[in-house]
Amino acid sequence: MSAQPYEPEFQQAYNEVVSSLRESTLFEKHPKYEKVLPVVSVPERIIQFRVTWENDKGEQEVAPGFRVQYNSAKGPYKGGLRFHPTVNLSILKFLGFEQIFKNALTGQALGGGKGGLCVDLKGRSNNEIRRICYAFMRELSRHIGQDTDVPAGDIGVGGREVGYLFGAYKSYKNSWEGVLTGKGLNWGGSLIRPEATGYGLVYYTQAMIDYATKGKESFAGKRVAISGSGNVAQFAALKVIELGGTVVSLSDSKGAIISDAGITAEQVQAISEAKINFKSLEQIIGEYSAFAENKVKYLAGARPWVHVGKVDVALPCATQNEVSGEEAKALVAAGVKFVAEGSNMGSTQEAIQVFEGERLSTKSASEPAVWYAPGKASNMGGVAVSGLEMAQNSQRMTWSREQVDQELKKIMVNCFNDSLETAREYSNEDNKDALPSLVKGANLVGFIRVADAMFDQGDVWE
Ligand SMILES: NC(=O)C1=CN([C@@H]2O[C@H](COP(=O)(O)OP(=O)(O)OC[C@H]3O[C@@H](n4cnc5c(N)ncnc54)[C@H](O)[C@@H]3O)[C@@H](O)[C@H]2O)C=CC1
Ligand SMILES: O=C(O)CCC(=O)C(=O)O
Repeated sequence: MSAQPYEPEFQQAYNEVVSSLRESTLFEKHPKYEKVLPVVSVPERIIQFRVTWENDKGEQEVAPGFRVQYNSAKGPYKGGLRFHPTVNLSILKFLGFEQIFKNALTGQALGGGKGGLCVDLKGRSNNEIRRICYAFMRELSRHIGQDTDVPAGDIGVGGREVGYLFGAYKSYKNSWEGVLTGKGLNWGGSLIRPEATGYGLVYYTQAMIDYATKGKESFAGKRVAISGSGNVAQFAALKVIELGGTVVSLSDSKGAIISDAGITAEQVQAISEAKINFKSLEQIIGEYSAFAENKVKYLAGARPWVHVGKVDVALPCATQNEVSGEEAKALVAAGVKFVAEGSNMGSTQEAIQVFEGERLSTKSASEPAVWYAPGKASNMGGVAVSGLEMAQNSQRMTWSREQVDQELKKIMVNCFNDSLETAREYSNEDNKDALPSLVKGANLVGFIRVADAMFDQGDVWE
């Protein structure tokens, strides 16, 4: 395994995949797959580079930039760029490793990669952000291309940053190509890409609810706890509201807002407008008229999970390891039945054990317990629509909103069904009343698809 002792996030992501495979019958039935593990765990290439720019005060700044080109067996490297002060190689390796299997779950021809810059964009001007993006792309442009590596956004990189990064690539390379996804609609972007991760998360969760309740229940009337208030959280919240659910929380790195009556679509819209200027939730609820009548409770320094009261669904949508074991127990005590991650590796290993333990404790098939979906399956809608954006760029075509949304739904439901069936096929669990493990199912499907491509291409051999 390629983890260094100081790479805890990568080690956690690797351990989750490996334990899923080992706790199934895969290696027993097909021993050849075990040989893939040490190979797939090592990135094909890691690029680390210096990024320097002049800030608004006229001072020189420098930060480390990265691109982890993890695996290209199934297609060009594909995955987002994160601009955040916590960015380091452990985090990007974990994200890149997850991305390999996530992208395989889309059913599209996409390899896996991830990159980023260790920088805090908060409080910086639009002009300085443009200079940072140009400085970052000065080096990255040498290593990417529409058939080599196609980055996109992640935390801290939204439509504005993708625009500057694209402009920089175009000017350095003198080439207009679909080298990034999440582009503006006016210049090669796909309809529904901004919405795709949040919408896809809700479509996936809808498939879970539908299956577990035999079509008797939906989001209508459900109380849904969401964390985060960025791209993924906003569109997940809007889709839940559209489907008749009540969104009882959102959060940012400073605190959480809780609303027993439900956060409204207007409030989500206000958050969306204010976030581009780096306003905190505390500032937004104090300043925006959408919060004047329909007030929310603000909890400084808190994550939502232990504060939400009774909930049916939990959708972590902020960042990694944002649900602890204790918080998972609190959610179970609050009645949660469905947990699906919008964030990558949103749950700690302890939290997953709590959710999976609950699933396995099911006493009868007619009363299923908690069901947990890992991010690599439930948040895969974003990269899936990025794949559709690449297809549209290649065709020089623009698909309609309805067409992309239908395709997204189909991809999410297929991913759910594939994980379910594969979890059953390789299950060695005794409790036949329990719902299949979506963690094991997603890891098995993603791993087998990538491993088969690696065997075919001679990356590993029997
Ligand atoms: N944007 C996309 O298409 C995809 C994003 N994701 C994942 O979804 C999560 C959210 O990403 P986006 O919404 O795109 O980013 P964003 O930058 O739009 O929003 C990030 C949100 O997380 C919160 N946050 C960041 N660090 C935090 C911390 N330490 N504690 C609490 N809250 C924190 C921020 O306040 C913000 O609300 C990340 O885990 C990302 O990797 C996963 C798949 C695709
Ligand atoms: O759209 C993409 O290429 C990447 C999205 C992403 O970074 C992710 O799925 O975590």
